[in-house]
Amino acid sequence: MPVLVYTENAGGKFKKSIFEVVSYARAIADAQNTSLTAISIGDVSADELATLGKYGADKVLNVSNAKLKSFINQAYASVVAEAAKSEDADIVVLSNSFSGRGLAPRIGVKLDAGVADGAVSLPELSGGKFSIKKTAFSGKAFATVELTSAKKVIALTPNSYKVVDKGTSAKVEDFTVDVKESDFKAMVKEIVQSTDKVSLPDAEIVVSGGRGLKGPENWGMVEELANLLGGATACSKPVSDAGWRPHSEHVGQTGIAVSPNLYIAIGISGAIQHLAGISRSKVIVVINKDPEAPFFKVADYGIVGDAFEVVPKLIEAVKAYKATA
Ligand SMILES: Cc1cc2nc3c(=O)[nH]c(=O)nc-3n(C[C@H](O)[C@H](O)[C@H](O)COP(=O)(O)OP(=O)(O)OC[C@H]3O[C@@H](n4cnc5c(N)ncnc54)[C@H](O)[C@@H]3O)c2cc1C
Repeated sequence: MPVLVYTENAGGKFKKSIFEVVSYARAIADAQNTSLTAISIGDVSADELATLGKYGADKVLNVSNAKLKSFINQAYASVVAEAAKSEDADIVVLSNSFSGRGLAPRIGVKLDAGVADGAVSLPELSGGKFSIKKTAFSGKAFATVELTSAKKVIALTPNSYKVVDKGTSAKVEDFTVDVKESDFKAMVKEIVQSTDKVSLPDAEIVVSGGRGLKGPENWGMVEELANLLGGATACSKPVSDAGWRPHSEHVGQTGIAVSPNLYIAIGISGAIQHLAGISRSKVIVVINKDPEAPFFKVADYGIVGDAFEVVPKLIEAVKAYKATA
C-alpha cells in the first residue's frame, strides 16, 4: 500500500515546501517498506511533474481538469481521497500550507482517517503505535498524537523537514476523476493579485517590524532590507491594527504563522501572541533597544540598539557583502 503525497503548485511550479513534503513522505514510505505516489492537480508541465521523482516519488498522478483550474477545498479533497482509494494508500501526506490546512480535515472525513495537522517530525512507530509530534495551541506548544485509525492524514509544517535530492525519477500518469457538481458549493470567479512581492507564508526570510518603528513612514528601511535579502515584510498586530501596514502582514496567534529560515524582528517586544506565529523560524534575529525585551529569550542573535541606527548599518553591510559575493 503506497503512501500518497498531494503536491500543490503555484502557477504551475512546485515550491520548496513541496519538495520537503515529498522528501518527508518518501521517508515514511521507506519506513513502511512501500512506494510513494504523488498527486498533482492543475496545469503543471511534464518536466515540472518529473522533478517530484528527484525527491523520491515513484509515480506521479497528473489531474488536469478545466473544472479544477482554481483551488476549491471540497473538490480537491474529493480528488485526493479518490486517488488514495484507487492507489489503496493508507497514508496521505500534504503540506500544512494555507490550502493544506483546509484540505487535511476534509480528506480525513472522506477516508475516515485520523488527521495530524501541523506535523513537525516523522512518525514514531513502536509497539504497533503510530505517534507523531505536531504543533498545538496556535504554535505555542507541541503535542504528540497517536493516530489509531487504519487510514492516516499528515499535514507537514513547512520548514520542518529537509529536502532530500535522491536523484531518482518518477513515471507520470494521467489520473481522471469524475468531479461531482456537489463539490462546487463555492466557486472562485476572479483572483486579483494584490502584490508581486514574496508571499509571507512561503517566505524563507522575513523582516518584521513592530511598534518600536514609531510610524508607517519608517517602513522604508524594513522594505529595503527585505528586498535586499529576497524576503517578505511582516509586522506585529498593533502595527496592522493602527493601519501602518496591511493586515495580511500581521504575524502571530491571530495572524499568519510563518516558518522561515531567518526571521528578523525589529522593534517588536516579543509578546507570547506574536511568538506563537514565529516559533517555527530556524534562526531568529532580534533588534531592540531594551535589553530586557522578552524577544531576546528566544533569539539566536540579538542586537541591543536603536533600530534607526542598527538597520541602516545592516543594510549597508548586506550591500557591501553582495557587492563582493
Ligand atoms: C488575544 C490577543 C491576541 C493577540 N494576537 C497577536 C498577534 O497575533 N500578533 C501580535 O504581534 N500581537 C498580538 N497580540 C498583541 C500582543 O499581546 C502585543 O501587544 C503585541 O505583539 C506588541 O506589539 P509590538 O511588540 O509591536 O509593540 P510593543 O509591545 O509596544 O513593543 C515595541 C518594542 O519596540 C522596542 N523599541 C521601541 N523603540 C525602539 C527603537 N527605536 N529601536 C529598537 N527597538 C525599539 C521596545 O523596547 C519594545 O520592546 C495579541 C493580544 C491579544 C490579547
